[in-house]
Amino acid sequence: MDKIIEIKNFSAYYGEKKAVSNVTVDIYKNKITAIIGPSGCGKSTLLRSINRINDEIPGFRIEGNIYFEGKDIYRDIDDVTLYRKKVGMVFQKPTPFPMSIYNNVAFGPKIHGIKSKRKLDEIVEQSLKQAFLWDEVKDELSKPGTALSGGQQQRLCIARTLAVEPEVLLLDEPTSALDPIATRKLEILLEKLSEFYTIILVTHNIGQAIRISEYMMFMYRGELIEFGETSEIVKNPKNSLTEQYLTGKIG
Ligand SMILES: Nc1ncnc2c1ncn2[C@@H]1O[C@H](COP(=O)(O)OP(=O)(O)OP(=O)(O)O)[C@@H](O)[C@H]1O
Repeated sequence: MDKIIEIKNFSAYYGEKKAVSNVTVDIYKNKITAIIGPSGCGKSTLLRSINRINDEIPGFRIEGNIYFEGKDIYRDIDDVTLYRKKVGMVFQKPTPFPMSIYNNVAFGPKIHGIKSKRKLDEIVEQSLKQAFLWDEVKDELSKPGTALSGGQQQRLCIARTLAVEPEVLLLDEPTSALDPIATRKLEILLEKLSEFYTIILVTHNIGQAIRISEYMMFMYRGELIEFGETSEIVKNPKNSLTEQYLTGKIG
């Protein structure tokens, strides 16, 4: 199995507070890996560290390494914007930019230098199709992104991320603000996208992790307690904390 991201002895701190503690794990290409665990166990911090999005937080620091395609992302990468193009992030609350649906999707490609209207049209259409949103919005591309429903906005954010041709999608509880139907739609979309992209998903929803992830990381108090194939962990958790979390006894 191809590894795309390797996390080695990785710890993350906010000042004195250690939020992630000595995590070592590999992320496999074109698979969905779910990060689960009780509130405050460090899931978001680990995910955000993979995007270097915590860099700006005063007092935030890391130890250890995260490699993307063999390169240490904290030491060997000069252009973080270019790195984030390859490893895109989608947040818990849908965050469309205050502009049209079209411009939300065209924004990234424009920043990265694509000027041709025909090329941009093509990227917008393809990205919206990939995000299962095209049919719903194709006749109103000039409408503000914020006028869409929550589920549509989240798919717009995914289209926006796909428009810059990433390899990895990081999603932080992307369905927690959605109703069950919009949630299911997004889960099906993520399964489809995992044919082409590597997906890392933080979720509070154990059912969701079981439904769509092939690999699972269970974190507890900053530590990675268990990692493996989701079906194996669910059937036969090796650590009693994992078992207790999966059966609702902790968390
Ligand atoms: N910006 C910050 N400054 C200081 N401490 C923080 C910050 N963000 C998170 N923490 C702390 O780091 C620890 C891990 O938080 P993190 O958000 O990574 O956990 P989580 O598992 O994603 O939680 P949740 O499921 O509630 O979102 C927590 O103790 C939290 O209070």
